Amino acid sequence: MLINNLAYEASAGSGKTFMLVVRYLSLLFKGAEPSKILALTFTNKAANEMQERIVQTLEELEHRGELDEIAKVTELSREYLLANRKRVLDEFLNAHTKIMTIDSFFTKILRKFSLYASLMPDFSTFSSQHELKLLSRFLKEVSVAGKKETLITLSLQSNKRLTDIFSLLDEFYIKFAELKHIEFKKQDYREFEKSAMGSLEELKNIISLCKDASSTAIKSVEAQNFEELCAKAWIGRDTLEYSTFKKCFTPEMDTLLFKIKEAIREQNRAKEQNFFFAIKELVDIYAKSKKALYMDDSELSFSDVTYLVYEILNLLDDSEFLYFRLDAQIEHMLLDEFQDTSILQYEILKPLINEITSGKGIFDNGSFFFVGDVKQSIYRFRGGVSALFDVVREQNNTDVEKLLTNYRSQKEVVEFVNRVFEQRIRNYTPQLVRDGADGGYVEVVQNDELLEEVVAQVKRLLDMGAQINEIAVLCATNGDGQEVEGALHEQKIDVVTETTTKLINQNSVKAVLEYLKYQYFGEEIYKENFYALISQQVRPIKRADFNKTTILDIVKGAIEEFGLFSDDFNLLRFLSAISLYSDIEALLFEYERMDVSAAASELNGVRVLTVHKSKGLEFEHVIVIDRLKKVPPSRDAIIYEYDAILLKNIYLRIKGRDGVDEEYAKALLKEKALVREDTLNALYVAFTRARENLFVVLKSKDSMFDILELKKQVCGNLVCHGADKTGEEKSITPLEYTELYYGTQSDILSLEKVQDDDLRSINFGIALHYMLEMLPEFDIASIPGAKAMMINKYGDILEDEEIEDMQRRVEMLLDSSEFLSLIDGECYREKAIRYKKNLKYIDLLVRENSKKGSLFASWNIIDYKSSFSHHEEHISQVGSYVRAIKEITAEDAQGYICYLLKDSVKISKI
Ligand SMILES: Nc1ncnc2c1ncn2[C@@H]1O[C@H](COP(=O)(O)OP(=O)(O)OP(=O)(O)O)[C@@H](O)[C@H]1O
Repeated sequence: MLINNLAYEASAGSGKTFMLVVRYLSLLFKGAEPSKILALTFTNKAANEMQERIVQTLEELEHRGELDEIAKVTELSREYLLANRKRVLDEFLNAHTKIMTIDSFFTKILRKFSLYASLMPDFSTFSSQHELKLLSRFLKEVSVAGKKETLITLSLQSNKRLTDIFSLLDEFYIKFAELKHIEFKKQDYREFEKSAMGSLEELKNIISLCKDASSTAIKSVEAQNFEELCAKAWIGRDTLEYSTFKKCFTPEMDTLLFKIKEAIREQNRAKEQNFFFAIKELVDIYAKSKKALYMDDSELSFSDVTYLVYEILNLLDDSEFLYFRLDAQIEHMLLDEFQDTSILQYEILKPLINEITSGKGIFDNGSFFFVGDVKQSIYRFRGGVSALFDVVREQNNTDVEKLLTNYRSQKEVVEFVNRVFEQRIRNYTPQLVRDGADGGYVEVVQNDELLEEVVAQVKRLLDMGAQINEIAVLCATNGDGQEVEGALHEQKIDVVTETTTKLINQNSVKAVLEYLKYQYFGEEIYKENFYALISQQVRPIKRADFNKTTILDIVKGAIEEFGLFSDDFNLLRFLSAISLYSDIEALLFEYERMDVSAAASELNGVRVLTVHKSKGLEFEHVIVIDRLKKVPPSRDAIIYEYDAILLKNIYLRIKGRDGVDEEYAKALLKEKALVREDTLNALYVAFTRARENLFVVLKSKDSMFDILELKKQVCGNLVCHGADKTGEEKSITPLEYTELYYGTQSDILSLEKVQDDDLRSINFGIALHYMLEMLPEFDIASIPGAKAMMINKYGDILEDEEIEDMQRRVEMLLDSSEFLSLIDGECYREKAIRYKKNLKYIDLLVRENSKKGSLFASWNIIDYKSSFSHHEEHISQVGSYVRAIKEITAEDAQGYICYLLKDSVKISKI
C-alpha cells in the first residue's frame, strides 16, 4: 500500500536509497506527474545516481528486485507494471524532473525571488566563497564602522587568530535564525575579579593564621592574579575539607570557597556575554560585507543562498504565493539522508511539507517520504542535528518503518559491525544478513607503523587479484589521506584522491592551462611547462590574439596542432567548462575554483578518501586507518546546547569553568556525549562501506578506535573476486547525454583539411551547416532566426542568391517526410564523441523514440552535405560514426547522409 506520509529509519546498506527509488517509481506508476515530484539529495553525485537508477530500473524492470517492491507498494500487478513501464519511462524522460540537491533547490527558489534580496536572477553559486576577498571587504567595513577595537579586543581576549574569529563569525552567520531569541549584554567583569581576589585574601589570612598549615596548603592559596586563582585545582571542589587543608579547616573556608566560585562563575558569564555581544556586532558587519560582495560579483556560497531564502520566506507571509511562484508544482516530496538536514534547511522546507501532509489546499493528493539513518549523522558541525529526524516524524505524524536486512555487505562484515556497535550506539538494531551473503572477511590489525601496514594490505589485495578501483582507504583527515597517498605512490601504486579527481589536475588539462598562460603572459616558463607536460621538444609557439580569437578556438587549435587529444574524456570536459568563462582573464584567474571532476572512467587507482567523504559509497574492499596524529583537543570556542532541535543556549568554552558553573557543566557533558556520538557515527559509516572485505588498522596508543575497544581479530576467509566483473562492465561505456558545446560544426569544418579547390562551395557548405545548427526546432518557423544568425556570421562571404539558395535547401529538408521521420526522438546537435582516440563531431544524433516492446533505443546518425562530391569519403566517415555509436551505446545505430541539393533533398542510408 502506498502510505502517503512515510519514513524509513534504517541502517547502512539496508536499502534506503533502494526504497527511495521504489517510492519514486511507485508514484509514477500511480499516475503522479514526474515534474510534480521533488526528490532532494545532499550531493550532486547522489542526485545524478538517482536519476540514472530510475531510468535503469525501468529499462531492466523485469530483472530487478524493485519490481516486486513496486508491485507491493502500488498494489498493481507485475504484468501491469511491465506493460506500462515504457510509457512511464517516456513520461519521465520528457518531463522537467525535480531530482536535485537541497542546495540547488534553494538556489532555484532564490532565483525566483532574487529581486527581494536585491540580486540579479543570474547570480552564480560557488561551493567555496572568495575567502580573501571577503576578509578584505570585512576589514574595510569594520574600519568604516569604527569597530576595529572590538575586533582586536575580541582576538586578544579569546586568544584567537583573525582567521579563527572569521570562522566563528561564519558559524554565527549561518545560525542567525536559531540565535535570534538569545540576547547578549555588555557587562563589566572586573568587579567579579576583584571580589574573587578579596575572598582569596580572606582565605589566605585564615591559612596563614593556622599554625598547623602545611607548606602545600600555604602554597595552594597563593595567586598573583585572577587567572592564577582560576587555575587552582581546589576551585573545582565542593569543600576545602580535604587532605591539603584538613588541619586548618573551618566552615568559613567553605563559605569563602563558595564566594570565590560564584565570583569566577559570574566573571566567566560576563566575559562570555561581552564576547558574544562583540561577535554579534561583528556578524552584522560580516553579513553586510557578504551582501556587498554578492551584490558586486553576483556570487554566492550555498550558505548565503540558504540564509537569503530563509530571510525571504520570512518576508513573505503568504505561503500560497510561494507555491505559486514555485509553479505550484510540488505534490510529492522525497528526501534522502534526512539525518544530515540542518535545522535552517528544514525550516525552509517546512511550509511545503506542512501543505503536503495537511492534505488540504493545492496538495490534496500529496505525499511525503524521507529516509535516513541517525547513526550516520556526521554533519553536526555543519548544523545537522540528528534529533531533527524524530521531531519531523512527530510534527508531521509520519509512519516510520524499518528495514532490517543488510543488502550491501557479506555476513562477516555485517556481524562484525553488529558486534562492535550493538552495545555502543543507542537503539542499535542488529542487521540481518541477506540470503546467500555468507562470505566476507574482517581483519583488525594492530601496527604502529600504520602506513606500512596499509601499503602491505593493499599489496596483498592486489596480489590476490583485487581490482585497484575497488579498494578504498578511509582516513580521518585530508592530511592523513595525503600521507597514505605518498606511501602508496612510493610503492608505485596508483591513487585516486579528491584532488586527483579534479579536472584541472589532469595532465592534459594542466598542459592546456600552461599553454594558455603562455599565450596570455608570454612568460617562457609556461611554454617550458607546457612542453614538459605533453612530453614534446620545446619549439616556438605562435602567439594568438585574444581580441580576435575565442579561447575555445585557441584551445581547439592547440589540441589539433600538438595532437593533444589522447583517449581521454578530460579535454572534452574542459572544453565544455571553459565555454562558461567570459574571457581569458576570468579563466586564468579563476580556474582553480573550477568545480568539475575528471571523468571517473579515466581514473585508475586505490581510492583514498576521508570517512566523511565515503558516506553513501560502497567498495569491495575497505581499509580503515587510524589517525596518523594525536587527536587535537576540541578547539570549538562555542558550545551549542540543544533541546531536541531548539537551540537553548550557547556557551563560551573556558578552561575549568565546569568546576564553578553547574549549567555550563551540564552543557559541556551534553556536548561531550555528542562528540562521542559523532565519533561513533563516523566509525559506523566507515565500517559499513565494505561489501566483501574490511580491514581496520589501529595503533597501540591514542587510537581513534579506543572508543570501540577493538581486539585484534580475523574473521572469515579473504577472497578477491572483482576482476572479471569489472572487465565486463568496462566494455560498455554509456554515452554521455550532457549537452556539450565545443564551438560549432563550422568551426571544426574550417579546421578540417580542405581537399576541395572550390572555395566558394566550401564557404557555402560551412554556412549551410551553421544555419542548420542554429535551428532551434526542425520546423519552417525556425528558419528566419537561423538564417539571420547565419547572415550575421557569413553574410559578407556569400552572394544574395547563395543565401536564397541555402534557405530553399533548408526549407526542402524540413519539408521532407523522410527526414522528419528520422528525427523523431531526442536530437543532439553537434554531438562530440570520443572514439578510438579521435574526437568526432556528428551533425545530428537522434535517439529514436523506441519501438513498442523494444528494450533498447536505436540511434540515427545524420550527416549533412551540400553536394555529391567526395561521396565515397562521406560514406566511410559516416560509417565510422555508426561503428562508434554502436560500440559506445551497445545499441543499434543507422547512418544517413542528407544531401541538401539545389533542387531536391536526397537521403542515402549507409
Ligand atoms: N530490497 C532489495 N533487494 C535487492 N537489493 C537491494 C535491496 N535493497 C538494497 N539493495 C542493494 O543493496 C545495496 C545497498 O542499498 P542502498 O544503497 O539502498 O542502502 P542504504 O540504506 O541507502 O545505505 P547507506 O545508508 O549506507 O547509504 C545496493 O547495492 C542496493 O542495490
